[in-house]
Amino acid sequence: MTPHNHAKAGDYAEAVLLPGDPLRAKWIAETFFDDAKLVNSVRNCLGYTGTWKGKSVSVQASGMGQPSLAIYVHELINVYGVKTLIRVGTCGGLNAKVKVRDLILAQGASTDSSIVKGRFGAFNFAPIADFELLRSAASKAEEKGMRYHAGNMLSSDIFYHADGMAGYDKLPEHGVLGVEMEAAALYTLAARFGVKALTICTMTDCLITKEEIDAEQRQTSLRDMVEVALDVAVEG
Ligand SMILES: O=P(O)(O)O[C@H]1O[C@H](CO)[C@@H](O)[C@H]1O
Ligand SMILES: O=c1cc[nH]c(=O)[nH]1
Repeated sequence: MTPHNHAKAGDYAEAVLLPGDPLRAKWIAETFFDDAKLVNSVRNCLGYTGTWKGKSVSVQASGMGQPSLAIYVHELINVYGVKTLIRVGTCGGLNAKVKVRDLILAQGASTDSSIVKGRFGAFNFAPIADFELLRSAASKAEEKGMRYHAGNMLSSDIFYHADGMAGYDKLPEHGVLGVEMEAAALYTLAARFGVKALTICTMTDCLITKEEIDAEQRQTSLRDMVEVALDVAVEG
């Protein structure tokens, strides 16, 4: 047990899905898992373990932002022995070719966060996804006929940028596809502790075209994304 998690040893499966939102964690457990069991409710940052297609799998909310995610992920790896972490998030779009409802598979994660920058001194570390998880997610999205893009994500510490699009500086011009708030810290911790990680996001609002997802589309899209993530989690 930790200050943030009252699950016992063995309560988590080796593979864990990581939504930012605790209510998305509850929805995933109640909608997709067989035999879902609540394993953590400290701060209402809910965690569940159950089965998907007969195999054990967990979901744990990460909260919003890299500091919050880093706490849960550090503990999942080092206290609970988790080996595969798949973030299932929402993101903003930074490229007009990415349409709302499209998946972004974050092959890499650029960041403005000192959590990553602060650790590497003169070097710009490049946080990247596990290749096997990335390849598997791409082929499963393809099999389901889903639109997806694999590429660079921005993990920002800032949701409300005082400088508007100028706050994103040159990133969209360099192919960055979307913006969310957690992937870079997830990938950096996974690299440090030798485990596998991937971030899959549904694009919900495009900062370039101003297109936004509606409530019904949001639910369907999240459902498709979670099915891909669960298949990757249990099948690799
Ligand atoms: O939908 P989630 O997974 O929370 O992800 C995105 O939504 C939150 C901001 O609204 C941030 O956590 C961002 O990364
Ligand atoms: O972090 C996020 C998530 C969704 N939409 C955004 O613009 N940013």
